[in-house]
Amino acid sequence: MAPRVLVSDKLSKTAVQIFAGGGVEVDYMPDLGKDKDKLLEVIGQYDGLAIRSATKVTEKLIQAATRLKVVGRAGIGVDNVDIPAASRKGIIVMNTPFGNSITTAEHAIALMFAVARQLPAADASTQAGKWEKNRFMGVEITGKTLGIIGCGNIGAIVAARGVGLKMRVIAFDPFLSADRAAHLGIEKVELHDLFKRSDFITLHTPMTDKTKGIIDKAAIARMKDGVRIVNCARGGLIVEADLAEAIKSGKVAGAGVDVFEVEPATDSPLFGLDNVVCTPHLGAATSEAQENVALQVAEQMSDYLIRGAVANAINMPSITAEEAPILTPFVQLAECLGAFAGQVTEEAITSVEITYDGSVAAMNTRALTSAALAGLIKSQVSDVNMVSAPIMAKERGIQLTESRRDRSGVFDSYIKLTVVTEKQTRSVAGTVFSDGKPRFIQIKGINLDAEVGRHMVYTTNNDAPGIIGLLGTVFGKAGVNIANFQLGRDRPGGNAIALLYVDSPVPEDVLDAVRAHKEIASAKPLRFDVADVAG
Ligand SMILES: NC(=O)C1=CN([C@@H]2O[C@H](COP(=O)(O)OP(=O)(O)OC[C@H]3O[C@@H](n4cnc5c(N)ncnc54)[C@H](O)[C@@H]3O)[C@@H](O)[C@H]2O)C=CC1
Ligand SMILES: O=C(O)CCC(=O)C(=O)O
Repeated sequence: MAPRVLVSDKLSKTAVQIFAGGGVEVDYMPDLGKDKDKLLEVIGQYDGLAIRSATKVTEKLIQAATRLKVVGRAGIGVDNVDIPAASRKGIIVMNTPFGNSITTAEHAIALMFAVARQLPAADASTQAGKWEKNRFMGVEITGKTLGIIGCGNIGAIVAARGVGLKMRVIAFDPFLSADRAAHLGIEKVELHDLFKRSDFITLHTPMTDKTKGIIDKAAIARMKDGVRIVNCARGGLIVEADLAEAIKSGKVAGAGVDVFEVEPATDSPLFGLDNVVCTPHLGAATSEAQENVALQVAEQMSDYLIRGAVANAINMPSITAEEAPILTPFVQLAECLGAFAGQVTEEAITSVEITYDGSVAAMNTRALTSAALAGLIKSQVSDVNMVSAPIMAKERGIQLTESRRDRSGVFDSYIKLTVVTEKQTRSVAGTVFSDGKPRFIQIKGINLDAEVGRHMVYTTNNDAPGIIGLLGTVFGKAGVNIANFQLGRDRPGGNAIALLYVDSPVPEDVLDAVRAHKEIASAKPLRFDVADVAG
């Protein structure tokens, strides 16, 4: 069955063509995002949801989205999506991080000019026939200091434009390296220095707990008199009432505001003030940017729904379309290793160590680790996948260590998972054979070579005669067919294990008959619901 995607905001029709051309069924309902109740009613029918900023992907919507696998934001900011709730439900959230960056940077520069020369007011006055040449005295931009708060994709484009306009560009961004600043031809500064020195300040950070209200009364007090401020990032970065006061007092000479604390903004303390230029969140509104983001989001979502490739996900490591087929057998192996450890572990897990050995060490191990954690947690919570597993492991206080060794031994690649509880440490290792199927190759340090089947039984016992006979007889009597039987031991007469792949689930009373034997320490039924396992 073809996956179904709902487009619930206004997106270029290019997106619809790409979905349809890629084998995805698509419903284009650009106004549905504004109708919360109707959206709640229909969301259960879709595997994907493509949005811009009008659709609010709340926890309530996510709970109703029983089939949803991916939310694609045609744009950058994902503050309209409850990412923790989506992650917990195993839903990937993707954005298109570059498609509208140039357009948004250009809008910031446009607002800077509009404020420097009071263009909208001058236009209105001229068209009203007033010819007020003396009223609209502007300022030059050349030689002025432009302070950029947040120098990521958009901030860096603004920086380059600022340098091109012969401005002195300074930037505050804790993640901006000195090398990158030098490469951009700008100066990296601290925030207080930026406030003190800038003639123009432009904001380009995401909205986070740290950036919310970064421009408030106290910040404005530290700025140069007559500073001009531009915000094309997110409304809540500026406390609008504080900015309005500072404009009225003349401390701030003007502001260009594209984004508001509450959107759509039908009222704001900034409205009607002299030299405040407002636009209705138009930063990304060019035909070029909208084509880019629509095309990109539709390609990314189709790639994920059809081929399992993950690009630009906020809550999941990327997997390219090329690496997906190579990675898939190892994803399944990692999930089987996790599932084995999860099913034989009865106490709370305190830590997990995953070692990648050989050529698998060069693969996308973040994705493999997520798969191993998903397998591990699935024995306790059925509704978990590679997206939700890392967050669930963290919530359970499980410490995670990942190591890679590019030398391999007997096997070209293998993965070893070690699970530590308060009582014991348990390890299981596996590889992928040339048939693409996962194999267990070591359990508790004991070597074996066991095909993974949907239904299995794992026993631990003393290495003594008669165990094969016991298992064969008890299972035979119960009508349980053994498809594969693997044994291993640490030394003759020492600790031994058996791993049996059986054609049907083994009833508890049959396992009790096995457990009753004096040489058997434990007998566990196992189930592996992974695509490529036998059975
Ligand atoms: N007005 C509009 O229509 C549009 C608005 N945007 C908004 O622009 C913002 C920036 O987008 P991009 O440049 O693509 O993001 P980005 O992730 O490439 O850059 C953001 C930068 O902010 C920095 N940053 C984070 N916390 C900071 C802090 N406390 N202080 C200073 N810097 C901090 C980061 O290190 C990063 O370099 C986003 O919030 C996005 O939602 C994006 C597109 C269109
Ligand atoms: O889709 C839009 O018009 C808004 C774009 C935006 O704010 C973003 O990409 O973060």
